Amino acid sequence: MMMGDTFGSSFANLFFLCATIQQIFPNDLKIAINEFLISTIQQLSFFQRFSDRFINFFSPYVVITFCEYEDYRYNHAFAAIETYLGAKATDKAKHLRASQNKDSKGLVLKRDETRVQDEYEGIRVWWETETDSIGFITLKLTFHRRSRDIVTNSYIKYVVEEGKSIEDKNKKMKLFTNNPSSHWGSSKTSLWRYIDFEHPANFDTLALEPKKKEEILNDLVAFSNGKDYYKKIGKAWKRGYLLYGPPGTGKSTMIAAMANLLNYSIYDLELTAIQNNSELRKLLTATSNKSIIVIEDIDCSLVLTGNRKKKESYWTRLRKDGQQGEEEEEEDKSFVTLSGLLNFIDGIWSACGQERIIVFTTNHLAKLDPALIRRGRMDMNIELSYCTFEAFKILAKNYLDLDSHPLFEKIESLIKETKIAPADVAEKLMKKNREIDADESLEDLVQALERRKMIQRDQVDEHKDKKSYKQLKAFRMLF
Ligand SMILES: Nc1ncnc2c1ncn2[C@@H]1O[C@H](COP(=O)(O)OP(=O)(O)OP(=O)(O)O)[C@@H](O)[C@H]1O
Ligand SMILES: [Mg+2]
Repeated sequence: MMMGDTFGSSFANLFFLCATIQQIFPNDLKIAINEFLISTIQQLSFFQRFSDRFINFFSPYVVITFCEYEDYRYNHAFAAIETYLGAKATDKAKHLRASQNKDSKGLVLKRDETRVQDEYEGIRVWWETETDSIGFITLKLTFHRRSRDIVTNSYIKYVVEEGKSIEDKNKKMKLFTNNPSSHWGSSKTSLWRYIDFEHPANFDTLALEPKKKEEILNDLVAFSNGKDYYKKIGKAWKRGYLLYGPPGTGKSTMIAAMANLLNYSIYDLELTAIQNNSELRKLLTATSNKSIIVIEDIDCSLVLTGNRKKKESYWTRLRKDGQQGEEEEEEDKSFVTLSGLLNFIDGIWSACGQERIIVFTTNHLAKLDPALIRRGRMDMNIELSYCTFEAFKILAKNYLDLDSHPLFEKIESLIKETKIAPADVAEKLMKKNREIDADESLEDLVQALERRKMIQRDQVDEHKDKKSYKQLKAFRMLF
């Protein structure tokens, strides 16, 4: 490489000399000198080619180049390698460049140096950045020829994958929702529209039995690290979760926590805005990897369940908050069928994209067709139920910063006997004005629990009365 540089500069000097000669010498002399110089250039270029081959033949080093553009197309491996090298060098580099583009979460630091040395499985490699006269960048990887197998078989793959995973971590998450299919025709409207997803929910603040929480967390982490495993067992890299339970028990909050944990974008699929199964497939093929596809209130969305009344989803409300003034067209019927949805999950689903999670939520598990929730489709059925004392303690810590309090004992016994959703508990614990202290919030909660306990006891009594009246009637009819 050094030889190349030296000859490059001597050529430039010779050409410069030719140009100067053109201006200062008489014609005959000009021709003679030029001929001499041209033959020198030819000899030098022959010598350079020969010497390059000679050096390459004897040099123990191999060079692989990665161009920014290959056949006029952007080379995505190049971007991943750049990111990897950037991250690699920023630890030690003294000169860094900081930038932020619209898709990255925060500032991205990149090295401002052209050479980086790297080590991998005991071998050493060198990366060099070269920029040509029109600004295209080439990355050159140099290594000893005895490391050829490691570099070509695993090092390059490792660098590209590491780079991509760093890119994914830096990427802003997005919340997508499907545009009504009647709008798809116009060139400006794409199938999905999105806003940046910035939800603070996480598994630490989620009020849930610690054991259950750990089980879900482990499952998600194993899934996201399971690329090789899924490949080995010959299964598409996807996972289905069914979240069921009464309103306000944290189903939507859990989806947000999942997205934040894995850094996945969310696709909130509104089945009522599409006409048929083929539109469903189109939507699926337009989703990206590393995403969570959510169908909320699945029992209200499918034609087979009979109830097609649209319930505005949590995500629609969230998106509306972030995108005011956007027109929303609601269609009150859907012709997506159960078999279409099953194909969406199993058929074409398996063949397009990977690392995807599908989540269904429902308030009424019993209303769902068993085919939809059988094992293999929905890999995990998660019940989110009324608030337990364990869950309350997490909420008390989140909202009031309390680990214990004299009222905790009373709350524990009341919570055992009462059905209250975590959303209602959270509402009581939330300080509406800064003056209200923790004691007042907890008192408020105790009163709410006592009221609820009484109402629920009355409802049980009424139910029992009705039951015994029916039994009495049946008894009278018999005799
Ligand atoms: N398990 C929980 N942990 C922490 N906060 C919760 C939990 N459940 C509910 N909340 C609080 O209550 C609010 C409403 O909860 P969320 O929207 O997740 O309920 P949901 O189960 O999706 O209800 P729905 O069935 O009506 O859609 C959340 O914004 C959150 O603040
Ligand atoms: Mg919800």
